[in-house]
Amino acid sequence: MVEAKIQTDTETIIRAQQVEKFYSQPSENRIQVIAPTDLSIVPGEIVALLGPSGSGKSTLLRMLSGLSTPSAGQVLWHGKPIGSVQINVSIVFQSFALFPWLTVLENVEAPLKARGMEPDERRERSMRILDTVGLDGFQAAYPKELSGGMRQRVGFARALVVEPEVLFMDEPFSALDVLTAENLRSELLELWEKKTIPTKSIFIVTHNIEEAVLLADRIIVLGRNPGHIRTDFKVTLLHPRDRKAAPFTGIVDYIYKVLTRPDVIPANEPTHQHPSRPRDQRQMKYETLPHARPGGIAGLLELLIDHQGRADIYRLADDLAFEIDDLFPIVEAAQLLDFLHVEEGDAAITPAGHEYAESEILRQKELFRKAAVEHVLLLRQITRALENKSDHTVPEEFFMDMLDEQFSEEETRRQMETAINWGRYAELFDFDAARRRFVLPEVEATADSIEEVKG
Ligand SMILES: Nc1ncnc2c1ncn2[C@@H]1O[C@H](COP(=O)(O)OP(=O)(O)OP(=O)(O)O)[C@@H](O)[C@H]1O
Repeated sequence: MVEAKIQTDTETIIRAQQVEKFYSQPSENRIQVIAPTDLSIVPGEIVALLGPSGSGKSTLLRMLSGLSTPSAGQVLWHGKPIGSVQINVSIVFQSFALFPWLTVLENVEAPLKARGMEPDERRERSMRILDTVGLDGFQAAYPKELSGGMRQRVGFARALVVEPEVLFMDEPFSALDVLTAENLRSELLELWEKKTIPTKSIFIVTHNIEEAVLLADRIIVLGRNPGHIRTDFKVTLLHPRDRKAAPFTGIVDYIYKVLTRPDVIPANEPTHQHPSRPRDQRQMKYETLPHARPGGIAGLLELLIDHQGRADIYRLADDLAFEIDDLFPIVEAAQLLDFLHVEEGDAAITPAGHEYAESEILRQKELFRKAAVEHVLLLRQITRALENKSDHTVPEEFFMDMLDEQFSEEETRRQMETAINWGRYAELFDFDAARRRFVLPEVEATADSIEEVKG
């Protein structure tokens, strides 16, 4: 009889059970950054964690690696609570985080020294790992004498020298130029594939979709407010992976679709899916306003019209020499306003988007106004409040307090800035920055004329 392969706790290295993270706010509100989340790290996998900025990728990495304690739930290391046992992990950071006053060799030796290893042994092990990561001959150099790529090699050597069971990496290649990143990525993959390093699992946080698809055996995409797993799927393509091959671009497109459709789990997954766990805390009230300017939205729509109304977002970013992270907010904003739809990783303009892009400025403002009030709760609320107040002004704080319940302080401020930007453009309201109040445009005009009469 063939036994079903059941994943037990002895196989799982790290298991997060219903972990959550809250941060306190000065206003005494608690902001939930991670919703209750289950996640396991098993041997033999490179796991990539993707998600929009602020979705909690680093927060989750920190909890899984024992750097930070969950506010609720627990993380188990081989079945035992992570605080109660010695764990063997290391972390590579985007910023390299080297000690500038130590030589390359001393930097690499540091974690072994901290673990109490004898000088001879730690020196020998460090020299070996320096050789493995291509730093042979650089042991006496100081970090400042090295290029970014070489510094990150030291970061890798220092992480690998302890022979971690799980290697965590938080955006390890994003501070490097494209070619250096590409080289380091392939070298790391080679070490992993050939089992030159005894590491059993790699967990990498990245915002680079291609990087995730190039490296990972499993990709997890987080959504935000609060951070939760939207999709978690396996990538079974053989290495080396061809970026241009259809299965590769299919996965890239799928991830795009997930990232650009914050409220929907799209069909046509590239492989088996574990659907996201439902958000079991308070239902989201406000949509997250993507931080895009109306001019940017119009520009994107015009470009789409030039592409017969439809274009692959990924290629569009490439053609425009845009970082995809910069294009996303514009795509999301146009989507929120129902000016475009995302289908199969393609952005397709809607009739409303078409009309908006092709109209003259006043008509554009009118269409934007209509779409904003219809699709954006915050703008609808501000407008209604202004219409209903006898003096037609409302303090910003009134809305800040409501947003505060849902977003961090910084995000609340950014949400407000974007709402002001959109509302002003659409001539829904004006904003008196000195008094921090929303004002109906005609009221301001009236106030001005009163001033004129007085003057
Ligand atoms: N110490 C803290 N106090 C309060 N809020 C925090 C703290 N650390 C993180 N946050 C908030 O938690 C949210 C998630 O942050 P985190 O850095 O984990 O996201 P991320 O997905 O890694 O973002 P990025 O891709 O921009 O690095 C953000 O809104 C951030 O402002």
